[in-house]
Amino acid sequence: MSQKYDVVVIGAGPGGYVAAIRAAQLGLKTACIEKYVGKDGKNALGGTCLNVGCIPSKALLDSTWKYHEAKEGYKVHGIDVKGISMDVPAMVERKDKIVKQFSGGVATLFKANGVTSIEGHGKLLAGKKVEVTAPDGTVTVLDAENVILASGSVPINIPPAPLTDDIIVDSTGALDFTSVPKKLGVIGAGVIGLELGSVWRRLGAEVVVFEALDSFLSLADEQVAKEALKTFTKQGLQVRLGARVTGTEIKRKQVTVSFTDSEGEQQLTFDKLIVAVGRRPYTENLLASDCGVDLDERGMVYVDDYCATSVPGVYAVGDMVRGPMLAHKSSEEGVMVAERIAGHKAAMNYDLIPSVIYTHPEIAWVGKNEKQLKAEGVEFNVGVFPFAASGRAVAANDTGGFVKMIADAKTDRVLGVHVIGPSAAELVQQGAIAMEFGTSAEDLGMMVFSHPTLSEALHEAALAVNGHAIHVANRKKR
Ligand SMILES: NC(=O)c1ccc[n+]([C@@H]2O[C@H](COP(=O)([O-])OP(=O)(O)OC[C@H]3O[C@@H](n4cnc5c(N)ncnc54)[C@H](O)[C@@H]3O)[C@@H](O)[C@H]2O)c1
Repeated sequence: MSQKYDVVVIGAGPGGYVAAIRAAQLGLKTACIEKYVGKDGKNALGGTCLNVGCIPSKALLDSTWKYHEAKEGYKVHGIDVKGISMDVPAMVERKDKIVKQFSGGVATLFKANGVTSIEGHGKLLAGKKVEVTAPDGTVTVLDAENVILASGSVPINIPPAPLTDDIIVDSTGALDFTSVPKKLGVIGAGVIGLELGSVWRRLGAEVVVFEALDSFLSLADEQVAKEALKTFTKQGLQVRLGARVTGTEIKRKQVTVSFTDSEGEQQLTFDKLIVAVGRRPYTENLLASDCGVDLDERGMVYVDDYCATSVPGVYAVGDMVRGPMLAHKSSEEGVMVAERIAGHKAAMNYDLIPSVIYTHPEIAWVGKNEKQLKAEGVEFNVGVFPFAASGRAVAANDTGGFVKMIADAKTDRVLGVHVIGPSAAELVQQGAIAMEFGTSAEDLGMMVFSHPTLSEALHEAALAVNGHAIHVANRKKR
């Protein structure tokens, strides 16, 4: 039996489910296929982000930050907390409840918007047909005017550290430890390694993070990365740069990691090891050999600026295509594609996708950093405002880090906002909104910001760009 749809979406992550909802809102007959089975054994919508990524990791980051604050941060406020302890299974159960709530929320949104939710594995066939294999093995073929591929990504496995049931795990396994490992190793000082390393460090684990590169957070602004490394080290995260993991051996419920760094070959032993060395597009059994969709040299689905693949009427969004692997990038691509299918001229501004690392302090940025601008030969001015000079941050006893704004030296147009510190993600979003409208640092400097707020740090950084900061000494013009 064949069913006909205007749009069939494969994958119900932040790219796919958002695309499906928008397509249905635009009056298109839409189906979304998802095969993921949650911890309760039932089909779960929301993809990696909702089920084993953004949302559960933030639940654990928030729980462990509260614990850490109660243990270390309350005294200064005069709050005396005794006998504090962490119930790890209760923390994990709370995380699971949140995941279930949000995954169920997507199902509700599908119903409300008239999206047909189909459980099973989707595969693109030639001629814009989509084969669906249901969990019981039944095969159906859907006819589609348009197909949106949104099957996401999976963690990369590396030969020196093959995953095991409970000792060497990936980012998914690291969300479900039932107790705090005494010694935790993490391979990869990227976003996942730092976020999950922080979770377990706050609960008392001794954490060593192995990073193959000699530089730390190479995608971030250098000044931010330097401050971050200093802060994380103070928090007890032992980040070993230039350390390449070459092997692992499991003995008596522990794993010994062999690695090479500037001091030669070394070994360290851990109770758990998290492998967080990146993700790769998930395209297994997704594309029939004659479907016509091309992959690029990195195994990503090849798309143009509008997420159109090499087959007219077939699109791909999110982690499986070029660009940063970020949920918000996927969602906006999903909206753009749905709009374009409906005949609108939607486009995406790939220059203003914010990045966030949800450690404490948070790290976030949007636009270009100093290194990128120097490489492009662009002359710029920089304004920096430290949270130590912010009344609101001092009141909250959260003064680490700074806001840094970079503006074009000739036009004063803001080219980048880089923040390490409290609410960095929210502050950077303010920068992104302003940049989207082509703001100058002077424009931002002339705006009225509420006092006392953390946002004033953004205001002062904007003023500092042109040497007009009030609450910090201004840099001399270069
Ligand atoms: N907050 C967020 O937005 C968020 C959170 C989690 C994940 N993500 C996204 O998910 C994707 C995957 O995250 P990730 O942290 O796994 O990848 P990543 O690419 O951010 O970092 C992986 C790190 O592992 C290092 N590495 C690779 N092989 C190694 C080896 N053998 N030994 C030591 N180090 C090694 C790399 O040099 C790199 O620094 C990223 O694109 C990330 O942006 C985003």
